[in-house]
Amino acid sequence: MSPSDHHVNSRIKTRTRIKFCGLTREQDVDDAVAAGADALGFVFWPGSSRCVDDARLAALVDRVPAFVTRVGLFVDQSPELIMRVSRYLDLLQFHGNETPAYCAGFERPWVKALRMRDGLDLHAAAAAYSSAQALLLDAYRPGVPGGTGETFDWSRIPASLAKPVILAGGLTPANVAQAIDSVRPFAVDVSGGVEAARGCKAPELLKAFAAAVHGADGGCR
Ligand SMILES: O=C(O)c1ccccc1N[C@@H]1O[C@H](COP(=O)(O)O)[C@@H](O)[C@H]1O
Repeated sequence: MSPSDHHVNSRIKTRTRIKFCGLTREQDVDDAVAAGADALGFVFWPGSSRCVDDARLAALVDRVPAFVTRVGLFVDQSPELIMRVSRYLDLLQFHGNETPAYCAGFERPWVKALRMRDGLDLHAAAAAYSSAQALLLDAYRPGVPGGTGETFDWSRIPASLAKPVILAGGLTPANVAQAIDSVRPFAVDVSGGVEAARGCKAPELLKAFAAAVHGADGGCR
């Protein structure tokens, strides 16, 4: 494969963006921003131990400075909830079985998370979710909508895709450089790999993750 055949994201000569997801505590927001986060994710799915409510969200986003993207993560949730919290958010991340029309219906920037189940056609998904800002690719475990802490076979991601890729699923400070070398994603997204306990980020892991990303980018920051 020549460099020009590689994944569409590799043609965007830029640093790899970093999203830290599943923040629940003010200190974690401060630590994630200090580590160099481009985006912070807040989970609204009640099945997650990382789930936040409106009051928690308001307190957390209050710590987020300009130019750091505030992302809300939803799993097949009601339009009422999404509309209510979206005033605190810059971007919506849909992690369930939401249709393209549903995702686009909020008239806000959004990304679609896809779990890499067998047979998933990423080209077809990119065409279907054509108004998404990116596709977030996560590991597939039956019955679990995401946040599994598991990786998937990164070679399944096509060399060329019509949407920017946000790579997720089991990333850690130890494997993210290899993931970037392999996939050349636009961004990487991590939750469990930077936690000391579920929902509690560890500052040293946040820093180590960001350092590994910067290292993989060749020191470009
Ligand atoms: O974090 C959760 O609890 C969660 C719940 C439901 C859907 C997605 C969830 N998290 C997202 O899953 C990926 C991968 O997470 P991990 O790094 O493997 O722990 C990431 O986008 C999380 O934000």
